[in-house]
Amino acid sequence: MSLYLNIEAGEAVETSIQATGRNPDLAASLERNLILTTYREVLAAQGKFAPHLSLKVHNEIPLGMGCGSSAAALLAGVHLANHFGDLGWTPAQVMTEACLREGHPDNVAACALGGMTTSCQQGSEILTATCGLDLPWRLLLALPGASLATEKARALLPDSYSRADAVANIQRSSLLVAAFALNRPDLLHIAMRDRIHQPYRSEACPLLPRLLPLLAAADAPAGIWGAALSGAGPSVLLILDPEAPTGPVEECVRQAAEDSSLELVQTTISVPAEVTY
Ligand SMILES: Nc1ncnc2c1ncn2[C@@H]1O[C@H](COP(=O)(O)OP(=O)(O)OP(=O)(O)O)[C@@H](O)[C@H]1O
Ligand SMILES: N[C@@H](CCO)C(=O)O
Repeated sequence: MSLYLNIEAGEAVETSIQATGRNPDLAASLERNLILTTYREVLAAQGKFAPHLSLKVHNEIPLGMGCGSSAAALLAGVHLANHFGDLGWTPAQVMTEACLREGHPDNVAACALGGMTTSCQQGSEILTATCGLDLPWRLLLALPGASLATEKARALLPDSYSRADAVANIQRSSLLVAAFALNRPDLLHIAMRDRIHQPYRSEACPLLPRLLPLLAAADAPAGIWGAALSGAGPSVLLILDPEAPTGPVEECVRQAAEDSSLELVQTTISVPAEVTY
């Protein structure tokens, strides 16, 4: 998604953070801030000195909503270490370090590469491919009032699945990649059906059972191509036809959500973020 964590950094006499955008309180603790702890930990592991930094941070990524905010913060911390510690790592090495720290590549790869990114981890190697760059599809993110920690969302999943569920999801996830790679939004309503995580996470993500039925509702406004949990939830991501008017869709989502603290964020499929040293 085209929601970014923007950081300007320079060496300084004292460490400081000036934060704007979402959750500026993240700047309150210089000891526990994930960007800074990552920066320091990476350099310590390499036996390097970590200069004090002055950071200007502008965050557009909702926290604890399944939008990958921690991946962006980890990637930023590793980039800072790479630059200010003169590590000489390639962008791929920076991304791999951030993926290993996050424990999976799902969000770090998307954040580092942009577009619709597929990724997997094989031992300590991260394999990625990006497709669906430059698709003009519109995204609408429905954010509930309460956040959900990824660990909790993961604990809701069963240990094993039936063969039928596994087969159905493998087919649909392959179809999903084809939909993005070939610009085939007509495939999305089938490709985004899930039997592996959404049924189990619904209880902790109340927007999902309210918004998924819009896909099949006869009276829903035109232009809703697909809907799914964003990451591990609790927010829901809708993929919309850019030609259809957004007003009626937003109104219908608000009514279906029955959540007075609902926030709707319009966005698009991202292009790679710029990192300049
Ligand atoms: N810009 C930031 N600066 C400092 N710390 C951050 C920043 N963004 C995220 N974090 C840290 O990451 C935590 C959120 O991580 P968590 O994995 O729970 O949610 P998420 O990454 O937003 O969602 P998901 O991984 O499901 O997409 C925050 O509580 C905070 O500690
Ligand atoms: N894809 C991961 C979430 C990534 O934060 C999951 O569903 O658990």
